[in-house]
Amino acid sequence: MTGTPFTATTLGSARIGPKRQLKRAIESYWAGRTDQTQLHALATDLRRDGLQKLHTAGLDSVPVNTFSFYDQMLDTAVLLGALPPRVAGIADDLDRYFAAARGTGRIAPLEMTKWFDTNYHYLVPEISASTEFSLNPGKVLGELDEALSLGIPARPVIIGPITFLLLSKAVDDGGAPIGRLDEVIPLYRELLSTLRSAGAEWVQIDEPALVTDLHDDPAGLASRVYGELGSATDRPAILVASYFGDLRDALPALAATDVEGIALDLVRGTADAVATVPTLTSKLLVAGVVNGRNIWRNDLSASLATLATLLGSAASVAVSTSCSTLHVPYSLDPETELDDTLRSWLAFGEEKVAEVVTLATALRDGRESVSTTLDDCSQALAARRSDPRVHDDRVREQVAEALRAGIARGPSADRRTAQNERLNLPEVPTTTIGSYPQTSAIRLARAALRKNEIGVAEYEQRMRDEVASVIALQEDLGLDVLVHGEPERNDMVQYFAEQLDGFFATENGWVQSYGTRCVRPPILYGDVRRPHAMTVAWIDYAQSLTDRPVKGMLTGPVTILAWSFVRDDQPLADSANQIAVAIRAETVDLEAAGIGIIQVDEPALRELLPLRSEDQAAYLTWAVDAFRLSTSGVRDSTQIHTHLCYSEFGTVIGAISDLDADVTSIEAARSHMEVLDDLNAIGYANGVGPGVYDIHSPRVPEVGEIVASLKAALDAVPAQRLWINPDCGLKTRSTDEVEASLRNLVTAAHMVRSEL
Ligand SMILES: CN1c2c(nc(N)[nH]c2=O)NC[C@@H]1CNc1ccc(C(=O)N[C@@H](CCC(=O)N[C@@H](CCC(=O)N[C@@H](CCC(=O)O)C(=O)O)C(=O)O)C(=O)O)cc1
Ligand SMILES: N[C@@H](CCS)C(=O)O
Ligand SMILES: [Zn+2]
Repeated sequence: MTGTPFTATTLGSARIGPKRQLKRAIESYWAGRTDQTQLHALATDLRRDGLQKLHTAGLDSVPVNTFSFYDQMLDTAVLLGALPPRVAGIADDLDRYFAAARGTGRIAPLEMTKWFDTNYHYLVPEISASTEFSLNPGKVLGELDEALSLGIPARPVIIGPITFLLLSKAVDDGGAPIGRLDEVIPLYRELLSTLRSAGAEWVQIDEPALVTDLHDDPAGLASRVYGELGSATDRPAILVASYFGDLRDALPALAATDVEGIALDLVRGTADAVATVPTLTSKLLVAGVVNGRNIWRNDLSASLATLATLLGSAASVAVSTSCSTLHVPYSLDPETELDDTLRSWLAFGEEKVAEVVTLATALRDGRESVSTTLDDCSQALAARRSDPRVHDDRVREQVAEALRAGIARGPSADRRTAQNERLNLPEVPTTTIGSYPQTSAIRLARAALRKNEIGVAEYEQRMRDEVASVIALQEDLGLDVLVHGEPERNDMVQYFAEQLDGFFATENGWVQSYGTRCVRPPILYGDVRRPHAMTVAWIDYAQSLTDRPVKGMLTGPVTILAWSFVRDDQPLADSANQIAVAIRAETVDLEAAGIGIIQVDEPALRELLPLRSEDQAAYLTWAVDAFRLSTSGVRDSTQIHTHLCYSEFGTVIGAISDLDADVTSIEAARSHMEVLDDLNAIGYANGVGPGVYDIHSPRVPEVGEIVASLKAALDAVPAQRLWINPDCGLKTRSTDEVEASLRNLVTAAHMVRSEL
């Protein structure tokens, strides 16, 4: 079980397919257009192509079991026999898996939340007192076998017991899942032995939870788990992979066990501690010097300098990406609209693997062996530093001027009075979060525009027709505050980035966000300017169709930043302020157009929260200030809404209050309104719209359940402050589901209102 050291690898890779083939195949299967044989055939082809690319590129250890039909945490729940009992009655393995992921008409799905501080979302396994763990290694064994039969030096990747249990949630008084380590460690031992018998020389066990404060003694957990797993004799060599930060005390703890390798994220973390841990001299150190989270070209000379500091401190050093390349697009090749200069600053998944191989070659054969690549890289990085598109003094002046004007609005009580007079809304008003179904007609129209099959005028007319039909639907349903439905937006971040100077929007830079859903994060490369209004014409048109108020709909600066590939040459706070000034100008233009309510979405406020608690306060200060900078340019009588979703809000609850929005709509359906008690506890006194049903499931909520949610909400919040809305936008749902769900929502609102 010593394991021959390898030299070049990546911790994982994307799986949705370079052209999102897996997305389309899974969605076809869900729609009943194809069967499992066709789905499995496509998946097998994709996996084979991916493995062969990594191997041919020069990696001498290739991760496997990184494929997933939905999510790697759900896969681990299957591996450990920890699917919730409510799906147990579904006989077919794949359908049971998808039922846990998405729910069915009868069955609620697992909760979904952010994977650490990324825009990837995992399904949260549920662990109860009655969970009986059992090993189901079919998937990992199948993928290992597939790779070995292709002659690929395969390294199975599994999520480790610490991370799996810390990210799971207790249900039915099950107690903290991490208390179940003694039950799962034997299964991991059994798995290791099985993998060894199946031909694995190395296995990678991912433990990103060790770089966080999710537990107060990660080092203790690391010693216990890897002491036990390391002591097994019948096993492959173990690589414990950390990523997204520094291991701190967990590094010496792991190094003191018998595991053969440790992977370190040397982009988010540093190499400083390595030399201070003598037991590392017997280990393979997998040095994550190539950033798996961002798209900038690696500074190869700097990486070589870092690698050089490690050489004497470990038995051997392998070069790697800092984490899986799941978080970046596949390849720069399909980006035909990129100019050569900008292209020369970038590296996507394939280019990052090439960087790893270059660095490993330099370590093995000396710098001279790759000197042309190193020179080319230095020139590109120098060009980026001095490019006039990156720095714009006018932008810096605008930010300074806006900050001088101050970021506070008038007292909230005064604002409430002015807004009540202006808007004259009923008690517990009903609204939605912004988007209505992005139908295939909408997407196909946009695709046709891209291919020049229709002109801008025709496209805009089709989108106006869509706005008109969404307004008519909302009037028919009897909603109080309407939205235009966002048909013209390909994505709530990309849409803005496409119109702002300083961003580049990719054509094909897809990254999985959850399940089959993908996003194309724009690239923020320079100072940000708003050359023209971005939303006013659409909102103005929607408002012209109705007497009810239409909410202006913007994405906030923190979320635009969080869902973009950001600059690494200035603090995030500076970029946030530049975006905030652009959004502020848009709010002012919307107000001038007569719009009385403007929503500035910040669903990613929690996402950027640093993983270590000591760094969190500084982040929350600049994030809250950026939001306030973006929303404080309007009069007191203009009502500012914000919306948050996709996270546990506990640690940011104070910051949510500090945003000082007049109304906050917040995901609450799946957490049973607990968030309202949390808001009360910190004295939040503005309007709040706890989501009364979960939009992630195709399930239509019944009137009775919405009434029950509303009554629970009214126990926590007085009617004067309560709003009624779904828990997120409706873009992923079908028109039928939306109409039925909202009809029930409005009926429930009327029932509750009549009892006030
Ligand atoms: C709110 N969420 C978002 C996050 N991050 C973002 N950047 N944006 C978000 O909205 N993070 C947290 C959550 C994650 N949730 C979602 C929800 C839904 C999606 C989603 O639906 N993604 C779409 C792609 C959206 C898009 O860019 N659409 C484009 C291109 C559409 C397309 O594929 N066109 C086809 C042709 C038409 C067709 O066949 O239908 C083509 O080009 O081939 C557009 O509308 O123009 C998805 O399909 O995955 C993501 C995150
Ligand atoms: N306004 C957006 C927010 C999603 S988080 C929408 O409704 O889709
Ligand atoms: Zn949302």
